[in-house]
Amino acid sequence: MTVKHHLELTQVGIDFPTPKGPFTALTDVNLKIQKGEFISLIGHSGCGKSTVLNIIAGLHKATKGGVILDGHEVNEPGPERAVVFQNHSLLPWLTAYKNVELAVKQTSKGRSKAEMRDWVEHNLELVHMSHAVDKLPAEISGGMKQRVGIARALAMEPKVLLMDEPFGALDALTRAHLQDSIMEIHADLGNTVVMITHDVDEAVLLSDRIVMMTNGPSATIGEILDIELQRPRDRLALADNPQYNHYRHEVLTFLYEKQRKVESVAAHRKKAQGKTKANDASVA
Ligand SMILES: Nc1ncnc2c1ncn2[C@@H]1O[C@H](COP(=O)(O)OP(=O)(O)OP(=O)(O)O)[C@@H](O)[C@H]1O
Repeated sequence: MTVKHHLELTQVGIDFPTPKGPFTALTDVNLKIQKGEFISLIGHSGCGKSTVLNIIAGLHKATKGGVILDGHEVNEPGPERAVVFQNHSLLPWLTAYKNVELAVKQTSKGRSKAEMRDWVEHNLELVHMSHAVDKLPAEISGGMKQRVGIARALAMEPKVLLMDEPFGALDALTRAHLQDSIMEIHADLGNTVVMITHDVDEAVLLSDRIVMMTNGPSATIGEILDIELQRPRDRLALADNPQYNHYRHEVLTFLYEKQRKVESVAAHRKKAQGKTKANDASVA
């Protein structure tokens, strides 16, 4: 029997048109994700993490290959794939409550007024924001705005939660609190999460698997690391856990040793090609 995957990226590639001609940002990205998995995408700046996420979200169309979610090809954005961006993207003229309600209204589930109120409040409660339902985005902190953004995404009951550096703009303490909230929510709801991060500790703490991307152009998946740490995970206890430190080391080695080597080999090759061309030219 063949295992049916929940979310599947097959041979995904994308060329962006640029004034100098097509730019191949991604090539041959293959990834099979099970329902309920927490996946982190990590890689150097500009390697193509957001592009992968945007293709899953349906915001970009792959030039090659494609994405299948529960047997259906992804061609456009849809409420079953909710996105949380680094900068909350709340509507500034709506309260926390109204921001979440607006997103729920876009999902075609018919809810009575009372059911809607319960559902919006429940999701704000999940992210510990019950005390600020009537506040406007300008009246709450960055971390609180991000919580509302997560509540808004969760309230849409997405099959997949896509998060693009959701805690990137937050201070370390707020970030730690939100990571804990995300772990609790993930344990409760069991939704599939694909999250981009630049933070190695965050990736190891939260993930079931860390997908490490090679540098672009033509970026692809370099390695995938399974994180077999028991849940629930406690950041303080993990600090002294040898397995945790081994995973951190693996990711750091990929990013700062293996990728550097690949880059320097590519640079040497380019230089050598340049010399050959120059020699050819002088012969000619
Ligand atoms: N619309 C576009 N047109 C042309 N090039 C693009 C476009 N979008 C992205 N790129 C290029 O594709 C590559 C991957 O970009 P992407 O934003 O996915 O990287 P990233 O890994 O998310 O970067 P960061 O970590 O800095 O956010 C980059 O070289 C970027 O310049």
